[in-house]
Amino acid sequence: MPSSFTLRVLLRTRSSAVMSSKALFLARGQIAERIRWYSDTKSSVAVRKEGRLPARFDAVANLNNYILQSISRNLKFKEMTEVQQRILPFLLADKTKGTSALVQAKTGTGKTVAFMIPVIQAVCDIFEHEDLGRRIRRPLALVISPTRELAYQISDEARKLCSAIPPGERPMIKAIVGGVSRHAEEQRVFSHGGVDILVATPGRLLDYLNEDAGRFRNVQIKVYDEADRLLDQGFAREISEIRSRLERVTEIKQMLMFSATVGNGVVDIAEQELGKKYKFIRTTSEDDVPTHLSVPQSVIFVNKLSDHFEPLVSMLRKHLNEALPGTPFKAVVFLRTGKEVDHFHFLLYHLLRGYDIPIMPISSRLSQAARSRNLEKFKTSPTSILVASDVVARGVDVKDISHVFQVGRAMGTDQYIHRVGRTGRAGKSGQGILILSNKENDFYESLRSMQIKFSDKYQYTSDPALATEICQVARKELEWWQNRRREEELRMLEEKYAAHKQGNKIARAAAELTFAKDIDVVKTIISQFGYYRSVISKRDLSSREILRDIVAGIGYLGLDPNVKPIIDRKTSGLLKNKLALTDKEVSEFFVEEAMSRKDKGTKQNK
Ligand SMILES: Nc1ncnc2c1ncn2[C@@H]1O[C@H](COP(=O)(O)OP(=O)(O)OP(=O)(O)O)[C@@H](O)[C@H]1O
Repeated sequence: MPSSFTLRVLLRTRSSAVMSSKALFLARGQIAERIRWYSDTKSSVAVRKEGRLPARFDAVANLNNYILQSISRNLKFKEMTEVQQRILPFLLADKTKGTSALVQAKTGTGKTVAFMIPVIQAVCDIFEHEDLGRRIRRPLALVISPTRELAYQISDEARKLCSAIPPGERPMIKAIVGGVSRHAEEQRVFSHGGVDILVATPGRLLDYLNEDAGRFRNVQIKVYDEADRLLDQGFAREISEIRSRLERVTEIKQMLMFSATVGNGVVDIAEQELGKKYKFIRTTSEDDVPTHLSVPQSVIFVNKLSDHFEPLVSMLRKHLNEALPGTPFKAVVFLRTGKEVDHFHFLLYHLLRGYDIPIMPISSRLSQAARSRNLEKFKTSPTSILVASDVVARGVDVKDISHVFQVGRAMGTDQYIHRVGRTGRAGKSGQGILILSNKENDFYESLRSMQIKFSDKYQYTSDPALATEICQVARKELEWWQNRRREEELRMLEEKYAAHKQGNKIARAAAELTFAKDIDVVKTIISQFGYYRSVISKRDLSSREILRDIVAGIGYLGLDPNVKPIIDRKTSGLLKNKLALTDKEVSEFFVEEAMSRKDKGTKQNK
């Protein structure tokens, strides 16, 4: 049976005689690599396997000498990777230069260089016909990436590819991403020397386009890295708005889309942007294993979803104990949400303390500065653990990651492939470990149906000592979070009421009170009287005034200031004694609770 992809190719073919036998042969996956060539009209399709491809960069026609120097001297790449062999000679050849392309190749195989070289070369070609000194440098090429970390990484790699180009002729490559100050970014990108190749995350790019689309009128090339992610529902609105804004000001001449995962659905959506004439290159066959064979993968099952953590700690300890000097243990632990990242990071930090290794969290709950700092620390520490959400699941290239742990099912099988792909990059080896609950067996089955092979599969047996240890740390975490939350709320309230005439201290006092309800509010006032006394003496306020402010503060904090708190007789007595208030003064601020029947009875009996 031909696969659905082959079927679509067949349907598009007017003359099935041209290719049917060959297409079916290819669909059976007997050839590890192939190229599908979409010629001028989509209805006529030719499939062909190319002969020997050049392995060295200097064998590629029309490649700028300075780029070659950057590759050999600075990046020190000796030969092209497979995807580079497929794409570079084609996109730089005289006849096919500027063609749009959709490219699928496994994770960690050098796709960034494969799309950046044609982009840089095209920009250098444009420079040849322009007086750069006279032109205000506005983007000629746009590279869009789904995450900030990846956008920074692409721009760094692109700058390395340009490092040997003389400064006067060198394309300016800059990145714009969310989570950093807009004003400073705008100055850096659009003012200081301008920009030729702009790497951007979708949201931030759209901000700039909405503000001043005219800045983008020179854009001729558009690249989507992690194209399937950009074209999926999560980014659909932003990507389509970006496209329509750009269409109003410029004509995109070349569109490049790259990813390790390109499903059939993606091909259909991608074609809306790629137009009629494009080349689709896959360096893997449909029957090929989608993850790297250099990454053995295992799966551990636990009984319940909440049991995920114990095997993770046990495995991490085992690997850390076994790590040999000179063979660093660098692991990423992938979790589903930012909240889980915080939780697991806290627990791992305490449970792996004895190993004295850096353990960093990374998720969208952190500021961009903290994200960049943590990723940098992970990169530069030979032995370290990164506890991560999917913000680093795709594209992020950290040398020598030895292990990828995935806790629970990923957002989809494609996401599993990208996460595993953080290890075993550029020909290195690595290991993938998936921890699933028995209820998540369907996820395991869908991975297996995609030819993903698991060399090891077993059911985890709980270790009571470790389970107790985890419980203790979890309790500590709960306390820590409660304190932190309380502190955070107090800080926010202080900020909010800083303008209140009695300043921060009263606001804090009032804020403290909101943690107690009704009668407890008053008890808190009394129990903390010492604290207020210092406020009183400093501000020379009477107890009465401070009490009024506190009650007013309660009003400011969202409670109705006209509704007086109810207090019992005992509290009312305390108020009178400790704060030296009269009955009238107390009733000005509080309603004394009506006597209970029991009290009444006691009184009558007396
Ligand atoms: N020709 C080459 N020779 C040696 N190393 C290379 C070559 N090309 C790229 N690399 C290196 O390989 C690593 C992986 O490259 P890159 O990040 O581009 O992979 P990718 O295919 O985009 O992966 P992903 O699908 O995860 O985004 C990088 O460290 C890169 O510098």
